Amino acid sequence: MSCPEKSSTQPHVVKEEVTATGKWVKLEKTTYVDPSGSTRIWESVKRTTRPSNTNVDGVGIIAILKRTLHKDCVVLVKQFRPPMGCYTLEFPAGLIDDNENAETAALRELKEETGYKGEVVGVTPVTCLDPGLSNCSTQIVMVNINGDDIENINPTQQLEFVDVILLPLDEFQKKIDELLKKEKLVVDSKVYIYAMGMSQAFFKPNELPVLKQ
Ligand SMILES: Nc1nc(=O)[nH]c2c1ncn2[C@H]1C[C@H](O)[C@@H](COP(=O)(O)OP(=O)(O)O)O1
Repeated sequence: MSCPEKSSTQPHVVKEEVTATGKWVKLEKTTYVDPSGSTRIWESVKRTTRPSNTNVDGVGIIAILKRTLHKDCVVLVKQFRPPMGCYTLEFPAGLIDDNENAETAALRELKEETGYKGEVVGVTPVTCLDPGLSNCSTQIVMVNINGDDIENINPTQQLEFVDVILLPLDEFQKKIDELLKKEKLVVDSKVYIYAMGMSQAFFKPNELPVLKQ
C-alpha cells in the first residue's frame, strides 16, 4: 500500500481579529495555516476575563466528602445555566481570580458554592473544554472534604441559586442516571465521564473470569 506523503507545514495561527465583544466573552476571526499549508479562517469564542499572564480560565473541583459511617460522596451542584436554558449537574467550578492559583481558586469556589472546607489532593495540567469552539480551559482540582470536621457538619453556601447534591461514589453513574430520569437536567460531560470511569473501576474487576467463579 502506498503511503501519502506527509505535509511538512507546522499549523499555526497568523492573526486574531475581534469581531464582537461583550462583558464576559468575545468572538474572534482566527486566521491560521493548516497542516497542508493553506491559509484558512476559524470562528473562535474567548473569555474576556482571562488574566494576561496565564493560559487557564477556571477550575473544576472533584470534591469527595468523607464522613465516618457514611459512604464517600461526590459533591455536585445543580443550577440554571442560561446558555443551556435549563438546569445542569456539574462539578463545583469557577473562574480563577487575579493573583490566585488553581488550588486557592478551587478551595474558595468550593466554599462559596457548597459551604464545604476542603483540602487539595491533586491538580491536573491545563485542560481544554471545547477546543473546536473556544480556547476556554480549566484545571481540575481533586479535593477531599473531612465531613467529620465541625466546620463541615452544617455547611452554609454563599450562593442562593445553587443546589448542592451529594451522590455516593460507588453508585455514582447509577444515581446520576436516576436523577436524569426524574428531572429535566443536562449533566456536564466531565461529570458523566468521571462516573463511567468510577463504574469501570468498581465493577470491571468483578467481571474478570478469574474473579467471577
Ligand atoms: N459567559 C458569561 N456570561 C455572563 O453573563 N456572565 C458570566 C459568564 N461567565 C461568567 N459570568 C459571571 C457569572 C458570575 O457572576 C461570575 C463568576 O462566575 P464563576 O462563579 O467564577 O463561574 P461559573 O460558576 O462558571 O458561573 O462571572
